[in-house]
Amino acid sequence: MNPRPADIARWWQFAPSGQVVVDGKGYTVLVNHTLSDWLGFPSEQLVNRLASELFTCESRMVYQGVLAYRVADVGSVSEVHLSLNLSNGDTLPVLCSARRLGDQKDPQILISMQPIVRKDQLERELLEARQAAQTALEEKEAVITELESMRTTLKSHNEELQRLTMRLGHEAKSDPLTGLPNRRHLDVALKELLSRAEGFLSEGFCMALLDIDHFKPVNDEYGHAVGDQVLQQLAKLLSSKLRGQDFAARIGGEEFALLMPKTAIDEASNALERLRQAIEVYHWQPVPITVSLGVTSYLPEDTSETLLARADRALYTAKREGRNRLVNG
Ligand SMILES: Nc1nc2c(ncn2[C@@H]2O[C@H](COP(=O)(O)OP(=O)(O)OP(=O)(O)O)[C@@H](O)[C@H]2O)c(=O)[nH]1
Repeated sequence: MNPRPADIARWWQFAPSGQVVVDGKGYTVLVNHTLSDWLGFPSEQLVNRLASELFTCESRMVYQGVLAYRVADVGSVSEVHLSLNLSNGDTLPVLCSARRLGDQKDPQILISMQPIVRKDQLERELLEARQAAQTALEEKEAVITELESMRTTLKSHNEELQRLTMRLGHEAKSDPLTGLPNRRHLDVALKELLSRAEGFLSEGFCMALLDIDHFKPVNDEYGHAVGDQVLQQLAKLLSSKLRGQDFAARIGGEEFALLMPKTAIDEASNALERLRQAIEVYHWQPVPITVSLGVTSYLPEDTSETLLARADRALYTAKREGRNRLVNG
């Protein structure tokens, strides 16, 4: 059954899109109910009016320049974005498609429009989501930068801590005046040598004690600072004259201990005698000094105490016999 024209006209009135027919001079001829409902004006008030006036000022330029122009030129146009002026002062964005009706002499235009509130809203939401993502990204970058700087600070604190630990370790083991190993360090080195001598390796070694002769008068006559310089200079001489494997420590005021690993007593005695002579002929300022030495070699069953006691007795003998000499004990 063919629909009756009256039905078609009614359906057109309530079509799910706003519809308006415009004549060749741009005046409205028909406005459907859907559109008049959106606009908030009765249909009668909307006919015989310039169609462009249905739209906002900004949209009128687009209406003339794009929609009307394209329809006149090519007969149709799709998806032109315009905004309607509503009776309550609001605006309603619409997407318009238009087509020329009738012939060239008496052209009419059918404009069909769909509200795009939802699209605008989605675009707004998309924009907000983009801004939120951008902010989150910036915050994340700020956190990463902050973490980076904390990591750098932590690294430099760690390095400082390592330096301090090393310094403390070194200070705990060395004599502050001469920089030589101190008594505590000597004890550790001596224990190590004893365990090697007692163990599978059976490595013999020698130990000597060295003491400056008549050091008290040096201090008394030239002052403590000069005495200190003599001690420092003697420490340098010991370090430069001894072999790389030997170990020199300052264990008391003007007393030094020497460890000579893997060394027999004759070899040690020769090296220590050369050292004594080097000290004797050194150009000391402001006063010459000499040293006395007592040396001993490791014997099975020796402990740190027995070794030290033997070397000390030999040193005492060297002092008693006139100083500036080496005695084997
Ligand atoms: N300048 C200085 N003097 C020190 C230091 N430690 C100890 N002395 C001095 O070393 C001197 C040791 O004197 P004594 O023990 O009497 O021995 P000596 O005069 O060397 O005599 P002999 O050892 O018997 O040859 C004392 O005057 C101490 O004050 C120090 O670190 N610096």
